[in-house]
Formats: sequence, structure tokens, C-alpha cells
Amino acid sequence: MNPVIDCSGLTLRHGPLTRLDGLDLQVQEGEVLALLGHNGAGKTTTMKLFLGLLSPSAGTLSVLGGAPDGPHAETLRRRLGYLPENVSFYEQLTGREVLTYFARLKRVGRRQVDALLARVGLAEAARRRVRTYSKGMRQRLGLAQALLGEPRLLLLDEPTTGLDPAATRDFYETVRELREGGCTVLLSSHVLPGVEPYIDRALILGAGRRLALGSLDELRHEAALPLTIRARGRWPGVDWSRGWDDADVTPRHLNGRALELGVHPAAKMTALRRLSATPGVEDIEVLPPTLEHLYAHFSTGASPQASGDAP
Ligand SMILES: Nc1ncnc2c1ncn2[C@@H]1O[C@H](COP(=O)(O)OP(=O)(O)OP(=O)(O)O)[C@@H](O)[C@H]1O
Repeated sequence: MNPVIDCSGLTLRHGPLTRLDGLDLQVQEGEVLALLGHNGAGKTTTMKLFLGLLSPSAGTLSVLGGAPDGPHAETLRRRLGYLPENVSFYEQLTGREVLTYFARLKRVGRRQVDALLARVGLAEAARRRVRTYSKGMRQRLGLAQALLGEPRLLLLDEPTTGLDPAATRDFYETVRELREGGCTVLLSSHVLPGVEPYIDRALILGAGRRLALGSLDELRHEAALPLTIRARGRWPGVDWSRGWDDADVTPRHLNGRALELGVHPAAKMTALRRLSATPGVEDIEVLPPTLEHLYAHFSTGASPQASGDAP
């Protein structure tokens, strides 16, 4: 099956500045890819190249079977949904009027408008003016706008910035439903908490370069960061933080009832065996590095073009 996005050596220069530097990436149908990076890393630039709003200086790019900035653009536009970073609407219009307006621009039948408002949870607020909407409601209206025409590829630029945890979760649940329907989703974010369960892979960019690409498991394997093991129990008078002379295990004694170890992945089983054979230990918890740990590792470590392209 052809990838939905396929680029090789994709580069965008702007005068002396290289905004994107030789990106190699393939995204398959139904995949959710997170685009992560500090401010100015190149996330929006990448999305704008995929949308055909910018043309590459070098490299090749195919989106849904063609170059997005060529004659293929017109077909592509109907199969593509985009939620920009700073979405703004006519404040005096109701949510329904806003969506009807965008439906006309996208030449999509009005029938979709009410269905989409219901889908993003705005059915009851559809007749209220946008100026009365909360940040979360505006983002949901933005998502409804991006979903007009039932796109096969959805590009969401910082979709959850400013949303509270419950609204973020609701937003990502909608993304999950879309993915289940076969839609491919690219979402950029620097708000990492909450995103982990909803993505298949993450692309980490830094200064326009690919620093890492892979699923959470692949990134964990590549980073080989220590995992955390927590043991709880009763061990009056015994300091279980002692005796870990293995260089791969760093004990962090929390208190008399809980012990935390930083453990290199290769030493995991040894540490678990020892803990489970220890009298007084009642519970053991293994916490792998989170996406935030991985992001910090790759975006500070100098490992450009590090991981493989396979999904
Ligand atoms: N219109 C522009 N003209 C010139 N340079 C630009 C323009 N827009 C962005 N850049 C530069 O391109 C680089 C990548 O910016 P981009 O907006 O893609 O980053 P980003 O990862 O989306 O950042 P943020 O998280 O702040 O939105 C930065 O160095 C930025 O200053």
C-alpha cells in the first residue's frame, strides 16, 4: 500500500535559514503521528509543506499520491483537513453559521454541518455565538471545520494547547475514532502529557532536523533510558536501598515503606527477581520512560537521523 505521506530529503530554505533540513518520512494510512519539537523546530513548516502552502527547496514529497503544491493540489484539498495553530472565527456568527460558511468554501454539502457539530459535542451550543465559546469549544469547532468533507488526512497543529486535561482527553478520543475509520492524523504538540495512548509513532524535530522517529517502544529501545522500579512493603529497620552494587541500578530510597530504583533495561529482570525474593516486599511497579523523558533525551542529545523509518 502506498504511504499517505512520502518524503525524502525534504528541505526548505528561507534565505540563510534552513527551516527543514533533509526530512525522510513515510506515514501509512490510519497512522497517528505526533510531530514534536521545541519552538522553531520546524513542525509548522513541515505541515505547511504537506499542505502545499510552501514549496520545498530540495527533496521529494508526495501527499495522497501527488505533490501537494502542483496540479494535484485541488484534488488534495478536498481530502485533507487542517486545524491551524491559532484558529480564529467570526465572533458574531454562531457555531453552526461558521461551519456552514466553511462547508461552502470547501464545497461540502450542508448536511454534514449538523452531524459534525454533534460529533465534536457542540450540538447544543450550535446556535450560540462563537464569542460565548470557551477555548475548548473553539478548538472543537476548529476540529469540526477540519473534518468537513471526511478527509483522509488530518493535520492538527498544536490542537490541545490551552485545553484542560478533560478537554484534551475528549479531543484525543475523537482523534482515536477518526483513526479507527482509517483517517491518517498528524498532530504537532509540545503539550506531551495525555498524548501517549493516542499515537502510533512520534517524529522529534530539532532545528529543522529529524532527531528521532519511531513508536514508543522503538524510541525506548533506542534511547535505552533507565526505567523506574518501585517496591512497596514493610521493612522496619532494614535499608533496602543498600546492597545494590550493580552499576545498572541506582537506588533512590523514598521512605521506610517504599523503595525506588533507576534501572537500566538490561538489568530489569535481575532487579525484579531480587525484589520479589525480598521478604517484606508487597508490591512492585515498573514504570518505563514516558514520552516526556524520551522527548527530553532526544531533543537534548545529539543523535540526528537516529532511528529507522519502519512503522
Ligand atoms: N514566515 C517565515 N519566514 C521566515 N522564517 C520563518 C517563517 N516562519 C517560520 N520561520 C522560521 O522557520 C523555523 C521553523 O519554524 P516553525 O514555525 O516551523 O517551527 P515550529 O516547530 O512550528 O515552532 P512553534 O512550536 O513555535 O510553532 C524557525 O526558525 C522560524 O523562525
